[in-house]
Amino acid sequence: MPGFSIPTVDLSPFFNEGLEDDKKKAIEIIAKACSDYGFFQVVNHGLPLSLMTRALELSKTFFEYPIEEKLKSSPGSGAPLPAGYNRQPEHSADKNEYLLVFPPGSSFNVYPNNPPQFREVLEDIFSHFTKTGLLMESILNECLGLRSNFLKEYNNDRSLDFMVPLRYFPATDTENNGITEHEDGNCFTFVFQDETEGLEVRKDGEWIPVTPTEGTIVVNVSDVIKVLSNNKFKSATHKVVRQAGRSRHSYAFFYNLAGDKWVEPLSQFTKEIGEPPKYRGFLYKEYQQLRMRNKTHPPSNPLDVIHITHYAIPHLGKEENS
Ligand SMILES: O=C(O)CCC(=O)C(=O)O
Ligand SMILES: [Fe+2]
Repeated sequence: MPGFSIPTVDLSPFFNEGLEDDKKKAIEIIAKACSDYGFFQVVNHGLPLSLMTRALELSKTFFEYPIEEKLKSSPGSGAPLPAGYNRQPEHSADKNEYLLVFPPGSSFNVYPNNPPQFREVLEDIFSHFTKTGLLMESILNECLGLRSNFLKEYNNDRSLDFMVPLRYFPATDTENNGITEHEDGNCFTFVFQDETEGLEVRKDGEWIPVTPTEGTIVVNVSDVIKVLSNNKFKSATHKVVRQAGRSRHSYAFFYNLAGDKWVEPLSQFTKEIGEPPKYRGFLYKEYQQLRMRNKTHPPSNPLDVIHITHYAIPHLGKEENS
């Protein structure tokens, strides 16, 4: 789409002392990207390239194993999301398989035994994602002009963050849907991808491809931040399109929120500036459960799929929550 491209921001000023002007510039670009797109990319983000490359190599090896081997790490019960190896059911429009992991040490995790180094690399990359997540949270806190550490104190439980290495199957002659268009329900998401194109983000009704660049992480603002900011920041609609003749591999890391947290537009974006709230408050757990239900019991009418608009307050018939 001419004129549109997802901005890329260098995070190195945040890892070095004294580069206040560079930090300020980066924060301005991120704030603008969050209100224009809800999507941007980052480089010098703290994840070593060698670790990202290794993680992709190992997940490719894992997903190439026969299904019996992969099913050895199929999910146990009891976790809020099914940790372990999962393949989308045959009837699903989404054509991918994935391995869901919670933080290292979580009792929900079911790690594969093979390839042998996979678990260690998954734990290592998870810890790096968490550190970069904490940094990103503080950057978004500043972009929103919130009191220092507000988001960190509000979202102070990292135990339900989760990560998924994914494999999308090659497209067939008749269909190429990898993940149906959606918004993420969490706070924000990090994605890195192999060289196979597929991720697309919607901006003003157009689909913009997020072209893979080695070492780059895509950052996607999600529904919780959108609601807290009363729509100042977007939670962009995105999807994955499959390519013919090749699988696509990616890693997605979901910086989450504890289920008992109350989510509602903050007074800074409502009362204090004379704006009505665009959402009623809700318990995050309830929203997560409704989203899970979309997957386990897909409604026959796509219009009945629950999105964040479920909590939207209509104002004088003006729909501002698209
Ligand atoms: O694999 C990707 O590039 C994106 C994955 C995604 O959007 C998701 O899992 O929510
Ligand atoms: Fe997503």
